[in-house]
Amino acid sequence: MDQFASLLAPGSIGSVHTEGPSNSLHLPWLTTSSVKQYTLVFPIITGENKICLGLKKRGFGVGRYNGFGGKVEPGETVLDAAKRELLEEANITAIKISSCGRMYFAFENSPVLMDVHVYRIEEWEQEPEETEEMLPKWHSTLPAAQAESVFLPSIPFDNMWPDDELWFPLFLAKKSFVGRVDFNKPVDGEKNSKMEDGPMRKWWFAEASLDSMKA
Ligand SMILES: Nc1nc2c([nH]c(=O)n2[C@H]2C[C@H](O)[C@@H](COP(=O)(O)OP(=O)(O)OP(=O)(O)O)O2)c(=O)[nH]1
Repeated sequence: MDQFASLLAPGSIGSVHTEGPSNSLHLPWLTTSSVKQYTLVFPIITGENKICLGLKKRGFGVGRYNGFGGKVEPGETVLDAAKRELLEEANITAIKISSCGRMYFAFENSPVLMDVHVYRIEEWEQEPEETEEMLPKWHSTLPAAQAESVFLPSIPFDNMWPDDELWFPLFLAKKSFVGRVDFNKPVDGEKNSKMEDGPMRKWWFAEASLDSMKA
């Protein structure tokens, strides 16, 4: 057990929504020796069932659609980092932003546990636009068949981080959530072996109040 043992156990925070995969539940969680704070922000227009996702153009997670975010810099609050990354990556200024999730990611080939603060933003200034890091694109939060009728693509889970499909139902239902995903090393020769992450080793997600968690 490492110093983040309290974050390892499914059910330690909130009631477990999902955990798996069933054939790996016996495996230990990866050991990490430090924790780093990150932000992740999703612009949403609830009344129109629309979410803005950005195609990452470079660096970690390149080629995948995601929210907008990155590392919290020294001396910065997490909320300020969330707003700064949103401006840097999508060129929008947050007006109404709320915390909605907390996720921990560990990688077999890294000693760092990523502590990701997830936000939804429902009001902002300017329209999302392409930046050096991200290409924003609107998607429908409706299932594919209904999304077609509003002329928007549905959420492209096949082109996102593989865990997103597991916690998006909680996120879209406006439930606050906490979870953890451990990734194995990339398998040599695998299509995505240029990514830092390999297949998901094990995970859990819970619906949980974020008030009980320290920043
Ligand atoms: N949706 C989703 N996002 C993830 C997962 N894993 C993961 O790191 N992220 C997010 C958290 C951060 O917002 C982002 C990684 O931050 P980053 O490396 O791009 O940070 P940065 O912009 O400060 O980095 P840099 O390129 O400027 O050096 O990816 C995941 O499994 N699902």
